[in-house]
Amino acid sequence: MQVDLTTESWAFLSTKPAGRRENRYALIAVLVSALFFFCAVPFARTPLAQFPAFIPIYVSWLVICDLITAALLFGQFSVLRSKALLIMAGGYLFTASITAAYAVIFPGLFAPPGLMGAGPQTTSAMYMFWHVGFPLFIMAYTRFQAKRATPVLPLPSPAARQKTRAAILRTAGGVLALVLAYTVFAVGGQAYLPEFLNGNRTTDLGHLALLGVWAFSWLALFMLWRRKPHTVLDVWLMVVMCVWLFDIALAALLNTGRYDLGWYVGRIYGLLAASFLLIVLLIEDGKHYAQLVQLSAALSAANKQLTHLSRHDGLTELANRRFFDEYLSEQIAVAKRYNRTLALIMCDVDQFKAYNDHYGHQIGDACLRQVAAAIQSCCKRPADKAVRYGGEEFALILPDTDLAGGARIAEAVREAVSHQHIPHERSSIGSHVSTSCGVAMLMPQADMTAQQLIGAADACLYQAKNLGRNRVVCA
Ligand SMILES: Nc1nc2c(ncn2[C@@H]2O[C@H](COP(=O)(O)OP(=O)(O)OP(=O)(O)O)[C@@H](O)[C@H]2O)c(=O)[nH]1
Repeated sequence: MQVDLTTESWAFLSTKPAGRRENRYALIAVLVSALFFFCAVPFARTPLAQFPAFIPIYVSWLVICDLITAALLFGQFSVLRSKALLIMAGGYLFTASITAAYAVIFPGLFAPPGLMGAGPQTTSAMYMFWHVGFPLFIMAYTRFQAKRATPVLPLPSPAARQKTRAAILRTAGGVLALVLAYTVFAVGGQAYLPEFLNGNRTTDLGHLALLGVWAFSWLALFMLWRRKPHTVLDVWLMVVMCVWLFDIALAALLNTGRYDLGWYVGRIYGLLAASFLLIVLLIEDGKHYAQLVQLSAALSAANKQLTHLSRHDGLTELANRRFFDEYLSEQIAVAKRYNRTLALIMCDVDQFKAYNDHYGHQIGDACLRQVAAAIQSCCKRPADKAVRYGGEEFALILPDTDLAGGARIAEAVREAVSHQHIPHERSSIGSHVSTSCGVAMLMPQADMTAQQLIGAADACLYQAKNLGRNRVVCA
């Protein structure tokens, strides 16, 4: 079995081509961000007070957003099994974990100089690695995006699911090990790190290194742009990279250092960059969930209809032979279990071949519908079932009914049909359509089978025909 992911409702961000609507929303997001960026640039060097709560809020927000984004992307990878998605999920896990490490060593957050004996240059080195690492993941993503997952996917086998899980674990493990190794290096090797920060101010060397980091992010954005046609994920990653560039420009290039306006606003841009893709992914998830609910309702309605169709006759709307077989066996078992009787009536339209030949097949069909309605009107109890047994032959299953009761119902059927006064010019019995009925009864102690009961009712019907039709014969 295969799943078609090309349909609009099931398309994922990474499989759906970006349409006009997505491009427009993305452009608005970039333009609004650019507007605020240019408004903030002239004031980027304005010193502001140091808000102790800012960094904890900032890193918690980043870590939570990036972890959720990574989890959602890993989830999409497990469905689509595209390497590009795995890389991007790894990228978001990377930013989440390096942000957490950045928080641990940030001076004054957990300990005055930062935990684990971090020095003054450690956070800068972490910041650079973080801001080089993420664009690197983007670049790798654009490379693998060329090999897109086929939109029609086979449902995964247990072995394929195992492979997918292993790939996720390998990626997550690799990313966490990389961040841990770099953190240990940045803390342990601080004596060898160049001076990026002097107090709270960025040094010239720091600015130069940050310029390189910024250029690297431009390259990642360019590679994303070059990859065409764009999927919706490509477009939102481009928005993320634009906002990311505004973040570095304000918080690292155009300002003086920590705790000035550029530093604060740049970090708010960082939060926006982390939130954009997450919001889009959550909206997509909501749409898929709604689609799933609708699909499940449609499926159960279709199932009900299929069950109805498989058990009913299309011409007369009575139950069909399949239902008859099941219901009769079931009711015979019930009758035997509770020591009750059951009556079966077999009923046949008299000289229907002549009717058909004279009036034509369509009028014949209409006649059968009328006869079926008359027969159905004689079923008074909920357990009584009228069935089209085949052709112009009908049957009535009457649980908990003895032979006398069955004979009464059969007589009612015969009368109901004749009271419909359906003209039958070729009948040798009368001027209207009539029926003959045979009635048999199941004696619970007699150990009778369904076939024997049908045979007995059929024999009576045959007898009714032989006796001149338009009558009821009981076994
Ligand atoms: N119009 C129509 N005719 C059907 C349908 N099913 C069976 N028939 C016709 O019913 C007729 C049954 O003919 P016979 O079995 O010879 O029985 P009969 O003419 O009713 O004769 P007796 O039963 O002996 O009274 C045939 O002509 C079938 O083609 C149906 O769904 N629609």
